[in-house]
Amino acid sequence: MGKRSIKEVKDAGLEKNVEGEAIKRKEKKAKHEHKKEKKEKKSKDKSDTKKKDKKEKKRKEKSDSESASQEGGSNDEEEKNTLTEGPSQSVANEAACKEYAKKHEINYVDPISQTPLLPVLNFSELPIADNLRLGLKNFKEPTPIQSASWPYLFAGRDVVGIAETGSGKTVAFGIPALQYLQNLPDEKPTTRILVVSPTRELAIQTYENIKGLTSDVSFKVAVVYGGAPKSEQARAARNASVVIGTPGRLLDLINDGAVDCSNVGYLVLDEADRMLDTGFEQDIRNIISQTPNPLKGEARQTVFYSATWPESVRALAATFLKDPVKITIGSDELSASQNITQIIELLDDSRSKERSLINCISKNLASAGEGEKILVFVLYKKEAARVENTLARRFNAVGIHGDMSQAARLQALESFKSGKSPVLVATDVAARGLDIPKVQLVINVTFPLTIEDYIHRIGRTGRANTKGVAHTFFTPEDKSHAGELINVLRQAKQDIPEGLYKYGTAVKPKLNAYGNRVTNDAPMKAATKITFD
Ligand SMILES: Nc1ncnc2c1ncn2[C@@H]1O[C@H](COP(=O)(O)OP(=O)(O)OP(=O)(O)O)[C@@H](O)[C@H]1O
Repeated sequence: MGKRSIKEVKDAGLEKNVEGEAIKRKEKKAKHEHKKEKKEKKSKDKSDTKKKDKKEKKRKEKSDSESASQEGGSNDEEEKNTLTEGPSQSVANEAACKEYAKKHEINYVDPISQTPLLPVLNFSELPIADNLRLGLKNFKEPTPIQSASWPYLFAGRDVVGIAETGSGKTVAFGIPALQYLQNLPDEKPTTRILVVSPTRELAIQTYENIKGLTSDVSFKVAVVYGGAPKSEQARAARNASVVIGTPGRLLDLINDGAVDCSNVGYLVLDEADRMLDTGFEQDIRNIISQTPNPLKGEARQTVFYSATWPESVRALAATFLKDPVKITIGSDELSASQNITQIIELLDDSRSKERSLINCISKNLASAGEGEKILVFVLYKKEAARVENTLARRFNAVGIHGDMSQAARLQALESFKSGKSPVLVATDVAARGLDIPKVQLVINVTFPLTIEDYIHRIGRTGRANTKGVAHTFFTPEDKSHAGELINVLRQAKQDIPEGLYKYGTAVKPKLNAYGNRVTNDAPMKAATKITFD
């Protein structure tokens, strides 16, 4: 399907958005007190816009016409928000949508509307090109985070999406990203979509996923990450409309002029809480400062996804988002995937870990099905090398950690993925995002530094509605994590060993990047949580 007919499909979808419903919502919104604030903001934006230099003005005009064409041809801000009810949703399926939202515990916090957009129940409802539809052919239906966030993403809204590990967040941001690209007029190649990932391996995986979503070879996608030669990546990035990368290499290539972010209209921070924590904060600020600034009226949709959303990053996140809708699937509390059985083995000291680890792996491999494998997490690079050494001969284990060359890291990962090595020993470099089929068991030899890392580590199993097991050694050294761990176990309805309570149930207050205690959900302060009743 060519670009014109895509637009026709989209327009048709918008028309199907039930005019009456749209008017009702518009009236409701008109009453909303937020309108006043919005108007003030709009006039401020206008005056800011006047001050912009000629180049920025040109981009704004262009982006306005792009959004207008995406949103049914209206230039009016109010109208835009009303018409952006998402892809086709008929009144007939409204009840089913609400039922679905309730069943999957979809919660919305939206600063500009009290009425959530109905979730998308079928891929057929999406206003997308045939080649993207083809990219979804292996999936039966959208996952809840896809269902809930697509109406907002296709409407051009900023989204913070929080959903359990392995729930399809990559496709959730990938499909609207590629359709955004499809809707753009043909122009000279430049970066339009930027996805920032915390690790090299995740960047590569996201690159492969995004490429797998489209058969349209005119979409040029590039991945850039450290530890590999720069020149080849620079060449690929220069011609690419979609650039996926780790922060350090991205900044390098931006500084070299190989990546031009001034036309980025769709920005994704995958594993957003990790990207916004202290280690990455400055790099992320530097990267985002190179992209259009929506607070100055420039066009950029910003999308943050993660399975965890600690308070410590929320205020910072808000500085990069414009009226974001926050969509949470399931509990608002920190939650592990319900598909994972969590076992906590209390040990008197670290010396008994090695024997317990070998026992645990032997037992599980003996009963493992075809191609099933085990991921072992430790905290430190040296510890990873040592544990790998212990397990290498016995189980043909391989390792992955930051002291290894990138080539060796990729080789180890490939060996594990292919099943050649059924055991991978890893530091937290493999904790987030990696989607490796048939990981039946995650073992935490050393407890991670944060409870969020625990959620991500164990989330390497039990993905895409499969079942998995996480086995965690807990020693007296880990006692400061007992309270948080008990909460996570309770929330996921898991057995809590009696002995864990002796370490106490108190949860330490979280600190932000500057060491200050954070207690409120700053960016969403003005908004209230809304659900379908
Ligand atoms: N609609 C769908 N139906 C079934 N499987 C899906 C669907 N969408 C994506 N998947 C699959 O689900 C798996 C997990 O997806 P993905 O890696 O995007 O999860 P995630 O939510 O980003 O996890 P994490 O929080 O660990 O990063 C992938 O193998 C992906 O292909």
